[in-house]
Amino acid sequence: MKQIIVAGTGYVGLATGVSFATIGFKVTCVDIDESKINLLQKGICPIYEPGLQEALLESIMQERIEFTTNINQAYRKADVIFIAVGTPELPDGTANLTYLKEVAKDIAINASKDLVVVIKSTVPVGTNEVVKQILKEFAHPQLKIDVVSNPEFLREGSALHDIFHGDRIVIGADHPQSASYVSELYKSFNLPIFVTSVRSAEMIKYASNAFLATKISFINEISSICEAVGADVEQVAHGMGLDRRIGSQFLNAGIGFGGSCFPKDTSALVKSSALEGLELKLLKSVIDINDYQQLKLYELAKLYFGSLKDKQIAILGASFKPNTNDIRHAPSIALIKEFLKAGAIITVYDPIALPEVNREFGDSVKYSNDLYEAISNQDAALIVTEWNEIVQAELSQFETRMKQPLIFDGRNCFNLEEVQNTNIQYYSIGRKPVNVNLQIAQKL
Ligand SMILES: NC(=O)c1ccc[n+]([C@@H]2O[C@H](COP(=O)([O-])OP(=O)(O)OC[C@H]3O[C@@H](n4cnc5c(N)ncnc54)[C@H](O)[C@@H]3O)[C@@H](O)[C@H]2O)c1
Ligand SMILES: O=c1ccn([C@@H]2O[C@H](COP(=O)(O)OP(=O)(O)O[C@H]3O[C@H](CO)[C@@H](O)[C@H](O)[C@H]3O)[C@@H](O)[C@H]2O)c(=O)[nH]1
Repeated sequence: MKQIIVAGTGYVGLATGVSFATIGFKVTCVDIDESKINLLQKGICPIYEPGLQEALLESIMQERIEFTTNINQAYRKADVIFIAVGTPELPDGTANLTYLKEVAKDIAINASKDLVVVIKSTVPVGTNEVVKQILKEFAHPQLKIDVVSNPEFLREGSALHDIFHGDRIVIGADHPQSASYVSELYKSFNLPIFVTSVRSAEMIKYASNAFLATKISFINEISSICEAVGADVEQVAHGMGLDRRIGSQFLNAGIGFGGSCFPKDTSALVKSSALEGLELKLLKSVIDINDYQQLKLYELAKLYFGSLKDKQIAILGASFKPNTNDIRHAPSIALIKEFLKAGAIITVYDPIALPEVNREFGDSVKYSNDLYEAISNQDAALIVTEWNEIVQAELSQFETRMKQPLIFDGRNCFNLEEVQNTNIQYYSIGRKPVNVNLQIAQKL
């Protein structure tokens, strides 16, 4: 049985490790974060990801997965090492490859047999070669260590589902035997495998994320035109999506994309292209539109109230999307910062992510894990994340609990006809405002 090591137990590393354990491999997950490894050793999943806690416990019970900070020992016994450490954005917009390079050096120093290193982290084109160089420089010269690119396409909130039901597995390898080796590991997943060159595999990841981000910014721009001319963006997106060449996915207008991937990967692609002397005009606009869109509810509230000083504002949903506790680059963060600057009093509701928000904002905002309590006595409620708890909320609660029933909905959670039957003033994205003073609506 091949010994799989996964370096990095974040969203990707942990989900990958648990998935390989689930299909029967022996997996060791390593991380330098002792607190994470302590939790994992006790069978506690450090992140919120549907199904992962249960699958983790099952793999531990089957003795198929273990967790350690003893990197040296783990790399010594490895046949294959998946690298899934973070590649976050540096202040200049490029990808930070420090963690990846550290792992490469650790592997090189400790490797004691031939092995394949598989890079799952999202990395700029050419990075696999950098890793190869590090391995060559520090590993025993007689060892054969190949590097394979295997970008990950899972989404947070549905990570396990995506690993088992993904549209494709991409393997970038310069040697056919390494490609076959990694393809074989994935055989039991029964998914289409596309083998290509290392550089193309690296680029497929960035191009895919950039394309999806483009779809979102495109529909968000269309939503602004819809507001101006009285069309309904949901109807428009539906009508567009019926054309299979366009497809219906990723056409939900809202307050833009956040998360740990689209913002950093679009920026890294723009930056790495600039280093090649190329200006990615389309992608730059995608990012600009998103920056504008993330603050759209703030701009609406500012126009509505004039001054936001001492206005009580409920932020409903903090995570960058439902079913995750991840708040990296979430629109909620950008919005809260602007409202605080303007002197508003903020109450944040989220079913899962309040501890993360607390780490970011401390005592400068109030917290509530009860949706109806969060909207009580507020001047406005802003819907930022379409959690089920919010989508299924009773509109009558907004009518009775708020100072004035006023919703700025950044995720188009409610049906306009239902809102029409209430006395809630309701502004959403790319759709006609409901129950509003027309003079105010024209101003917005
Ligand atoms: N989050 C996603 O949905 C997603 C999806 C596809 C691809 N990716 C890419 O996968 C990579 C990982 O993303 P993530 O969200 O899982 O990151 P993460 O920040 O959640 O986790 C990274 C982990 O790596 C660990 N680490 C750092 N240095 C280490 C070292 N030297 N040795 C061992 N462990 C180390 C950290 O302690 C951390 O636990 C990134 O490149 C990201 O762009 C992420
Ligand atoms: O129609 C849509 C779809 C998404 N979003 C927003 O886009 C962001 C990203 O959503 P999603 O793609 O579902 O989540 P991620 O977990 O960031 O996954 C993306 O980023 C990962 C990391 O690279 C890739 O692996 C995935 O394939 C890619 O979908 C979120 O803020 C969503 O609210 C919209 O505004 N409208």
